[in-house]
Amino acid sequence: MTVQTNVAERIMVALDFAEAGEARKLVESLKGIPCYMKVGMQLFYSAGPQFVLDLKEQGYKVFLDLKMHDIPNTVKGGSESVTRLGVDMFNIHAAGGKGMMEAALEGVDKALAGGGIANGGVKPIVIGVTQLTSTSRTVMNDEIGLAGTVEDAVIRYAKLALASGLNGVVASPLEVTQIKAACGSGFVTVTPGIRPAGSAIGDQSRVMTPAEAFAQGTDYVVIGRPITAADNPRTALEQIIESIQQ
Ligand SMILES: O=C(O)c1cc(=O)[nH]c(=O)n1[C@@H]1O[C@H](COP(=O)(O)O)[C@@H](O)[C@H]1O
Repeated sequence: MTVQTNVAERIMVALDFAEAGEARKLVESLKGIPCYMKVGMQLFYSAGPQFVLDLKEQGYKVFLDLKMHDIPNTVKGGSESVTRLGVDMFNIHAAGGKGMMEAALEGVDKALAGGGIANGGVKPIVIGVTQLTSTSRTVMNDEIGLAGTVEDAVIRYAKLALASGLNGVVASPLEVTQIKAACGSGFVTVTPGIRPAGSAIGDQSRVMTPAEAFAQGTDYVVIGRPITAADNPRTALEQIIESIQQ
């Protein structure tokens, strides 16, 4: 099939694997499709920075999803380290507050000023995690102890991320319209919780199909198991791209 580059580049494949070998096999099976690769904590904690450097070497854009959440000084240091790896995007929890988010950006600037960035000094897109897409209103209200609707909490976090100087947020596609209205169309939305029609929802709670998510105006969709756990991941990704193009 002909893959429209602009669609593929906005699909982030979540490489949630236990070790580098399995992840490499998946990357190999998708060769030639210019999708974004997302490395999360499972793979990063086992395969380490080298896996990220290898993906960059192969020409992929990389979203390093480590969801940092710590005291400002520690997040500043973490952000400096991941920026040095040359990642194109990384994320931190908006719940860490304005001081923590601002410190992350200071870490980025420090790394860029210091030079020696693995992919030539590209400034990474820094994204705030709002409410995880696995979080339902009941969990948010009764377990986490935040009152109100999930949408309200997401918008509050998005506004705080914007005020802190971040480039965008991770949220469910159900909240994209409101985020863009509150923070502007240029404020980047990255949306996991994507399930092609008929696929298992698993531990996600707030979901949409890939085509529906793009119809909301999202910038990027994050898709893991519907691709990585498919019998044929390449066919699964191609079908997703086709469903969006239609
Ligand atoms: O930051 C993320 O990428 C993220 C945030 C969020 O709220 N929900 C969420 O599912 N994710 C990630 O998106 C991916 C979704 O994977 P699947 O549920 O397998 O499609 C996983 O790697 C999650 O860690």
